[in-house]
Amino acid sequence: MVKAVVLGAAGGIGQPLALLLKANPLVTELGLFDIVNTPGVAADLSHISTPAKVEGYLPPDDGLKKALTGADIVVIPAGVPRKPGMTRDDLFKINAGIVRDLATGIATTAPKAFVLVISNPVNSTVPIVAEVFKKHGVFDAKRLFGVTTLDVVRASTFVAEVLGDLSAAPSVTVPVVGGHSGVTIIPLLSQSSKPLPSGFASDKLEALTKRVQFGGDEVVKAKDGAGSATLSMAYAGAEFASKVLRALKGEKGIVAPSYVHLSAEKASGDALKKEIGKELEYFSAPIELGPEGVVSIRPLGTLTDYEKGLLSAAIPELETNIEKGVSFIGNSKL
Ligand SMILES: NC(=O)C1=CN([C@@H]2O[C@H](COP(=O)(O)OP(=O)(O)OC[C@H]3O[C@@H](n4cnc5c(N)ncnc54)[C@H](O)[C@@H]3O)[C@@H](O)[C@H]2O)C=CC1
Ligand SMILES: O=C([O-])CC(=O)C(=O)O
Repeated sequence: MVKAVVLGAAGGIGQPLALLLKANPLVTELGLFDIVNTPGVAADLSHISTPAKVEGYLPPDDGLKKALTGADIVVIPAGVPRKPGMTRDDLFKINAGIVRDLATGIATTAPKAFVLVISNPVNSTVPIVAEVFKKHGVFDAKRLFGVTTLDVVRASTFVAEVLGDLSAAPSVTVPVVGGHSGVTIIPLLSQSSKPLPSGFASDKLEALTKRVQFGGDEVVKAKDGAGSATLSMAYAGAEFASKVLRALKGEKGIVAPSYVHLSAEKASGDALKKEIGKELEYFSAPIELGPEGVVSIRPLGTLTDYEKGLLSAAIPELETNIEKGVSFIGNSKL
C-alpha cells in the first residue's frame, strides 16, 4: 500500500502530476490538497480505472492534516509561478511562506514521508523544509529531495535534437548537477551517455549549455504571462516520484539527480564537498535511491575546464540561495 499526496494539486503542475500519479500502478491512495478546486480534480481522477483511491481536501476542517495522514510520499508544487522578467528568486517572497506552512503540516502529520519539493526557488525552498523539520525534531536528510528532474529531461531532449534523432531522447542521460536556477544548473554534457558529435564547436556547446540552464525562461516567454512549465514539469515530477517509489518497493540500482542535503549519506556527501571545493550544505547530484531514501550521492566525475568554470560560477549563487532559505526559518517560532 502506498499513499501519495500532492500539495498544490489543483494547479498547472498539480493536476497533470496527479493524473500521472493516478496512472502509476504502485500508488494505491492519492491525497490531493490545494486551497481551491481539489474536490473537482479528485472526482474527475477517481473515475480512472487504476488502483489508487483518490480524495480531495481543502483547508477547512483540517484538510491538510487529513490529506497527509498516512502519506508515504508528498510532492509539493504549491506556490506561484514566474511571469516574464522574473527570476525564480523573485518567487521567494510568496512561496517561502507557503512551503514553510506545508512543511509544518508534514512535520506534524507525516514526518516519515519522502518529501519532493517542486515549488520555486528550489535552491531555497528545500532548505526551508529542512529547517522546519529540524525545529520539529524530525529532519531526515535521506528523505528530502529538491526535484531537478526537469533539467535532466531537458538536457536529454536538447542533446537528442543536436544529434538529429529525437527518438534517442529517452535513452540519452546527461548528469545535471548544482541547483535549479540559471547559472546554478550545470549540465555535464561531456558525460552524456550519447556523446555530442566529434568536433562539436565550443560556441555550440555554450549555446546548448545555456539552453539547458535557461530552458525554464524559454517556456515562461512562450507562455507570455500565463505561467511557466507545467506539463513537462508534471512529467518530470512523476518520473522522479516513480523512481522513489520503485526504490521504496526494493528495486535496486535506481539513480536520479536531485537537490539534497549533503549529510544525507555522510561519506559520499563529504567526498562530493571535496570535489566541489566548498562546504556547501545542499547540492544536486545523481543520487542512488533505496527503501529509506538516499543510499549514496554519486561523485561528479571528471569535469572539462568549461564545466569547472560553470561550477565556480554556480557556487556563490547557491550559497546565497541556501542561506536565504535557512535564515527565513532562523529563530522564528512555527
Ligand atoms: N522544480 C521545477 O523544476 C519547477 C518548479 N516550478 C514551480 O512550481 C510551482 C507551481 O507552479 P504551477 O503549478 O505552474 O503554478 P499554479 O499557480 O498553476 O499552481 C499552484 C497551485 O498552488 C496552490 N496553492 C497556493 N498556495 C497554496 C497553499 N498554501 N497550499 C496548497 N496549495 C496552494 C494554488 O492554489 C495553485 O493551485 C511554482 O513555484 C513554479 O515556479 C515550475 C516548473 C518547474
Ligand atoms: O522557469 C520556471 O520558473 C519554472 C522552472 O523552474 C522550470 O521550468 O525549470
